[in-house]
Amino acid sequence: MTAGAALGAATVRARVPVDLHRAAGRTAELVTFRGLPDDGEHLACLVPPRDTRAPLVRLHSECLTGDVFGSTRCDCGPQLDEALNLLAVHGGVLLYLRQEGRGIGLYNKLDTYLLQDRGTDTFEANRLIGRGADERDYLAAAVMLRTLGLHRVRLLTNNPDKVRQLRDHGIDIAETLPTGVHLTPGNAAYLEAKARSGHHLPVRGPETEVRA
Ligand SMILES: Nc1nc2c(ncn2[C@@H]2O[C@H](COP(=O)(O)OP(=O)(O)OP(=O)(O)O)[C@@H](O)[C@H]2O)c(=O)[nH]1
Ligand SMILES: [Zn+2]
Repeated sequence: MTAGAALGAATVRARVPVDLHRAAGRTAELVTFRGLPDDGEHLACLVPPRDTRAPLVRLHSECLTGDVFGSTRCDCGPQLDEALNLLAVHGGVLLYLRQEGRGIGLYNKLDTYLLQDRGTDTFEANRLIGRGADERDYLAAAVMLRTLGLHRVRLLTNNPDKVRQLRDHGIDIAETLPTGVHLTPGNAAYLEAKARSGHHLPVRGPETEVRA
């Protein structure tokens, strides 16, 4: 059995050109899929130029509070901007994964904020409401990449679990590029908890260097 068969198959449902203000006004292709393993409405955002060798790829997990409302409790909003800015320069793909709250959903995440305000860290707060510390899996992401014909990528992340899981699903990670550290007074505890949980948090940033 090939890795592709083991992963299951999906197909491209539509490719929709959209001008993205947050990617320096570049026209990106938003790609929707049929047959993803978890039936989620995950989205691929393809920004030109197309690198056929090992494109820059960012797996971004949905964070409504950070991505849309600009909450400074986490670093998701600045990370999304950082990724889109890099893609505007170098081209590549952002997968917008509907994994709100590391997979526990928006309402549950907001409940954990109340626990965090009393001193519990972000991962422990998930456990206190009976959920996993991080419930995300990246099978759908791997299937999306393969469906787009992307088998070898340069991955923008500080999260070793993303690298490990994509490799396990047959994606060749040619290089891992760190995301910047987007420290604010409001997210210091959040970043410290990520570092304790195994994220590689580089001391450089906020801009990441990407070789052409
Ligand atoms: N449960 C929970 N989820 C959170 C919290 N803050 C942000 N998130 C979610 O965390 C996810 C982003 O994950 P992070 O751990 O910040 O970063 P990452 O994507 O694993 O790692 P990088 O690739 O290095 O950015 C998004 O789905 C957010 O909704 C929180 O306090 N509790
Ligand atoms: Zn966030």
